[in-house]
Order: sequence, then structure tokens, then C-alpha cells
Amino acid sequence: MTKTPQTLTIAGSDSGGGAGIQADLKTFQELDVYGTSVITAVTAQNTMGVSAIYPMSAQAVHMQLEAVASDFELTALKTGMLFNSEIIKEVATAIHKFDWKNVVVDPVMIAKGGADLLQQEAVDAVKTHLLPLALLVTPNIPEAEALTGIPITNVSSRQHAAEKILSLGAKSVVIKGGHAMDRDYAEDYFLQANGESFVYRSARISTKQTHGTGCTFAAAVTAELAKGQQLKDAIFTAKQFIQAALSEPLNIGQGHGPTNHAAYKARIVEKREAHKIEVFY
Ligand SMILES: Nc1ncnc2c1ncn2[C@@H]1O[C@H](COP(=O)(O)OP(=O)(O)O)[C@@H](O)[C@H]1O
Ligand SMILES: Cc1ncc(COP(=O)(O)OP(=O)(O)O)c(N)n1
Repeated sequence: MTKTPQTLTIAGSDSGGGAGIQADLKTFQELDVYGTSVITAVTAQNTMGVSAIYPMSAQAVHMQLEAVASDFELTALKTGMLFNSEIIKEVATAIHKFDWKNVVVDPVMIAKGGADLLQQEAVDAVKTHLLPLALLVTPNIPEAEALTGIPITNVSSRQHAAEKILSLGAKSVVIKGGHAMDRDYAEDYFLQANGESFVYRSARISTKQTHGTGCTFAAAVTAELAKGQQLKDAIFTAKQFIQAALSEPLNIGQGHGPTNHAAYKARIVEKREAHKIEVFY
């Protein structure tokens, strides 16, 4: 009997359900993998912003990691909001100890409303302890700039930043283009250590319902890796997943509403020419 692929998200809880652990588990479910979770922080959050953050102790994170490791056969995992360097070190130690593969690092730093989801002191810990363990790192443009110190203003600086992230030890990187609002497309740039690169481009959807796009994208890549997909195919599926999730808004909440995780299964992207994903080499 074939086993359901088992995955893990190590991230913060979003009480509004649009990002963090909640977005990850919904994405795992929609893509037919079993999701486990290690909660690093509890945020009081809704579509209008983050009003409080309660980080878990390193010991609480440690015990959750041990519990998951002792019972599940993980074939991929992702990290999201890790908040401080103590938690980052605990997570890195577990990845080493349990020899977990297919590690997707979403270097979450700042929420849409401006709240710090990673303490400033912890940026170096992400670079030193986590990036060398990553099969894939998925920064948005501001996160890639913070990791590299390179302002991303054009295709060439984006490539330069991606190269610098690989030089920190990650095996591959995708710099997501959601923040390049001046374009009528949303373009993600992928580069891996052997020099191979791809650009994934879709039409930019004009919507306020964008809360949790980054978490959902990284969770979709993780789910596909857990099923044994090649990295570049997993990223393609994730791009389709987020395009569908953005194109069928739920219109929930008064601020930046959540994306619609259920839309991908309805195969909306494949049916609409305007929502096709183009891949450039
Ligand atoms: N308005 C949009 N239309 C289409 N795709 C988008 C839009 N905004 C973001 N995306 C896609 O969502 C994913 C997450 O990107 P981004 O918003 O940059 O990350 P984050 O949520 O971490 O800031 C990427 O695949 C990006 O191309
Ligand atoms: C608990 C928690 N984790 C991560 C985020 C950031 O999510 P992201 O997908 O980058 O989306 P936005 O914050 O840009 O909507 C979060 N807000 N909360």
C-alpha cells in the first residue's frame, strides 16, 4: 500500500487563518500530502495586521520537533516565521540531527502591515545556520535585499542577489516578484547551484486578497517535493497554485484578505488563458 507523503511546517500561527501554519496546512491538504506542524510563535493577527506576537520558548520548539521526528517519515519540510535566533538554532539542530531532506526555507521577515516577524538580531542566524541546510530559499524582494544587502531594481541586480544567496550555502533560490508592483506581470526568478535558471511569469492579478501568498507558495513547493516532484516542476505547480488562489478571491475580512486555497483543485488556471504560467530559460 502506498503511504501518503508526510510533510512538516515550522512556522508561526496566524489567528486570521490566512498566513503561517494555517496557510501551510490548508495548502498541504489541497495538494494531497499529510501536514504536521511545529509552532514557533503565536500571532494575534487578522486581515488588517498583527496586534501581538508571543514567541514559543526554544524548549517548546524542541519538544515539538522531537515529537514529530519520532513518529513521522517526512519527505519534505518548510520553515516560515522563526522570530529569533534561539528558535533558528533549535530548528537547524533538528534538521541536522534527523537528517531531514528537501528543506524549503521561506525567510519570513516582515508582515504586510509592517510587523517584524523576524527580530533584526536573527537575520545573521538565518544566513549562518539555515541557508546552508536549504534545498530552496524563497525570499520576496525585500527579504532578498535584507539577506544580501543588494537593492533589487532590475533583472541584473536580481540575478546578483540570487548568486549571493547561493554563496551563503543554499542549493537553490527563487526570488518572488509579488512586490514589483510596477509590472503587469508577477515574475519569480529561480537559480540553482549548477547555474541553471528559470523565470516563472504570470499575469499580475489586481486584488487586495493577497495575505499569505508567500507562505502558500512555499508550502505548495514543499508538498510537491514531498510527492517526489523535481524542484523546477514543484515551483511551476506552486506558481499555478498561487495564481488560482489569487484569481478566485474569498473577499473575507476588512483588510488584505486571505487567498483561496481551494481554487487550484477546481483547475481554474488551466481553463483561463489569461492565467497561464510562462516559463523562460
Ligand atoms: N498580484 C499578484 N498576481 C499574481 N501573482 C502574485 C501576485 N502577488 C504575488 N504573486 C505571486 O505570489 C507568490 C508570492 O510572492 P510575494 O508576494 O512576492 O511573496 P510574499 O508574500 O512572501 O511577500 C509569488 O509566486 C508571486 O509571483
Ligand atoms: C504567522 C505568520 N507567518 C508569516 C506571515 C507572512 O506571510 P506572507 O505569506 O509573507 O504574507 P503577508 O504577510 O505578506 O501577507 C504572517 N503574516 N504571519
